[in-house]
Parts: sequence; C-alpha cells; structure tokens
Amino acid sequence: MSRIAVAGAGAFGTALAVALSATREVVLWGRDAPALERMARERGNPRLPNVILPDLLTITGDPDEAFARAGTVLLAVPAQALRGLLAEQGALLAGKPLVACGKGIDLETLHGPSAAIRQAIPSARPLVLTGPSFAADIARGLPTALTLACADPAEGERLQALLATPVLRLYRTTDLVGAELGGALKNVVAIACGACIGGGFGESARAALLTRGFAEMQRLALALGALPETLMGLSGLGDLVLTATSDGSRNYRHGLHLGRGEALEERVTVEGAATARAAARLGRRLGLDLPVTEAVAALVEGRSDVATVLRRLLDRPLRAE
Ligand SMILES: NC(=O)c1ccc[n+]([C@@H]2O[C@H](COP(=O)([O-])OP(=O)(O)OC[C@H]3O[C@@H](n4cnc5c(N)ncnc54)[C@H](O)[C@@H]3O)[C@@H](O)[C@H]2O)c1
Ligand SMILES: O=P(O)(O)OC[C@H](O)CO
Repeated sequence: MSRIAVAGAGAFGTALAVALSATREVVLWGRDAPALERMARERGNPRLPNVILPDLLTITGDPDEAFARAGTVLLAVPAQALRGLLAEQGALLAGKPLVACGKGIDLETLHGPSAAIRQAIPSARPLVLTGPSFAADIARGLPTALTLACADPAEGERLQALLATPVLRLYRTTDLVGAELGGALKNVVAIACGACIGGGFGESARAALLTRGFAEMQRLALALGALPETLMGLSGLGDLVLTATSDGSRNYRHGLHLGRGEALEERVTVEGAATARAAARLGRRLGLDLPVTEAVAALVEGRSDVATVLRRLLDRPLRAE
C-alpha cells in the first residue's frame, strides 16, 4: 500500500500533504469537521495563506477513510496532543510505520514521539521526520532538506524514497532519539533568542545564547542516548539556525513578545513552551546543568522576567568553554 495518510490538518500536516500529493496518493485527516469541510470546499487552509490544495488531495474527518488503507501515516499534531491521538486511533494505526513530524517532549511522560508511539502502539514502527522547514516554504514547493530517522535501515531507505520529492530532500539516520531531541530542544533556544532580541539585548547576545543553548541541547541529548553527529546535522544545528533567527518561527516570536512585554499570540502552537518545562525536569532528573533551558522554563511559567533571567545567566561563575 503506497497510500500516505497525514494526521493533523494544521499548517504542517497540510503543507506535507500538499507537497506529497504531487506524486503520491495522499489523504489528509483532521479532527475539526467544519474546518475540514471548509478546506475541502475552498481548497485552502487559513494557516497557509495563498496555498491552493491540489484536487488530488483527499481531505477527511473520517479516521477509517484516512488510515485503514494507508501504508504509511505521518503524525503532524503538536507534541502535547500526540499521546491522545495515538490512544484514540491506536486500532487503525497498529502495525504501520508511523512518522512523527511534531517537535516536542511530552510534559507528563517526558517522552519524545518515538517512545510515545512505542508505548501506545507496540506493533507500530516509529520514524521521525524533522529539520529546518517552515510549513509555508514546504507548501510553496521551496527547496527543503530534512532528516528522516528510522531504527531499521532498510525501512528507513524505503520511507526515504517514498517521502522525498524533487524539492524535499531527505537524509537518513538510525538515531531516532537524536533527531527528535534536536527538533524539540531547538524550540526552547529559539524562545530564548527571541526574548533576547525582544528585550533589546542585541544580536551579539543572541549569538551567545544560540551557541550556549546548542551546547545544552547536545548535553541533554547525549545524556539521553543521542549521537553527537545527529545534533550537528539538519535536525539539530540546522533547525536551530532557522528557528532562532527568523520571525517566521512561532517560538522565536513568542520569545520576542516575552522580551518586549507584549501580549502573546493566541491560539498559536508554541512547542518550546511546554518542552522547556519538560527539558528542565529531565535535566534536573539527570543532574545536568541547563541554565538557558531553566531560564526559558522560568519565563514561560511566569516565575521570572527577561531582564532577571539574563542577569542570572551573566552572573554565573566564569568557566572554560
Ligand atoms: N508549522 C511549521 O512550520 C512546522 C514545521 C515543522 C514542524 N512543525 C511541527 O508540526 C507540529 C504541528 O504544528 P503545526 O504548525 O501544524 O500546528 P498548527 O497549530 O498549525 O496545527 C495543529 C493541528 O493539530 C490538530 N490537533 C491537535 N490535537 C489533535 C488531536 N488530538 N487529534 C487530531 N488533530 C489534533 C489541530 O486541530 C490543528 O489542526 C508541531 O509539533 C510543530 O513543531 C511545524
Ligand atoms: O514556527 P515554529 O517555531 O514552530 O518552527 C517551525 C519549524 O519547526 C521550523 O523548522
């Protein structure tokens, strides 16, 4: 079965469905029936302005129609919603390759998406698709390169061929933990970088935060079993560079608003907020020093403000790099 189902009809799920439906049979499934009817009628998604949904793309709210005949399912829901989705649709998703496209750590279990899949649906085979990519760029057919992680090299190669397009270039790895942690943790550092610019501390300070934040990403990911080279690739450094320097990123913009003391955007997915709290808990559990992560956790929990957390970072004892 070469049919691909995409679960989650937000910006990213829709963008992936648009990109893949040029050459594959794709069905896009979501949970919000009125929004899906509107998308099917108007051939558009308000989260992706000016993108026309191809006629060949099937849009449905019926899980049976979406998943029963699908050979591969892409899971494009926010990290805090993944466990719920897996619990609801477990019977239809059993035994299939499930490609996690979300970027975050579950706040309750402290699991990344591959462990969440393994725990909820033991017969499913988890993969991770991650890397620097704005949904709008993918949907418009702009060139993009991502990491596809799969524990089984043969299955990874098969899925790489299935999901790559002439403009969506996929690199393979077997390091699921490294790929998913790079994608999750860069959102935390992006909030820090946005807050730095929003607070008026300048681009030199942002470069320092990006670099020291990356050191933390590596520290935590390696402690959890990731390979160093994965963090140096698209899913880690690559995505960090995009997300921590562009106000196209919702995480970076969240930081900008925090730094400026402005109202936060409503009904916008900001994965780094919950993931900062989850990563801080993991770091404390493992006895790791994660000062940037702790600073972002304090900001998003409202325990501190940008000037105070920056002062605290600067006042840390001097040390070797
Ligand atoms: N937007 C991007 O540029 C982009 C790029 C790469 C990765 N991602 C990742 O993709 C994930 C989704 O982000 P997005 O941009 O699509 O967010 P979004 O806010 O645009 O959409 C999220 C969608 O998930 C749906 N959803 C939530 N809980 C659900 C559930 N239990 N069952 C079914 N659907 C559910 C919502 O209805 C919504 O349609 C995030 O983890 C994000 O980090 C996004
Ligand atoms: O808008 P953001 O901050 O969720 O970032 C989107 C993608 O993850 C960038 O690779």
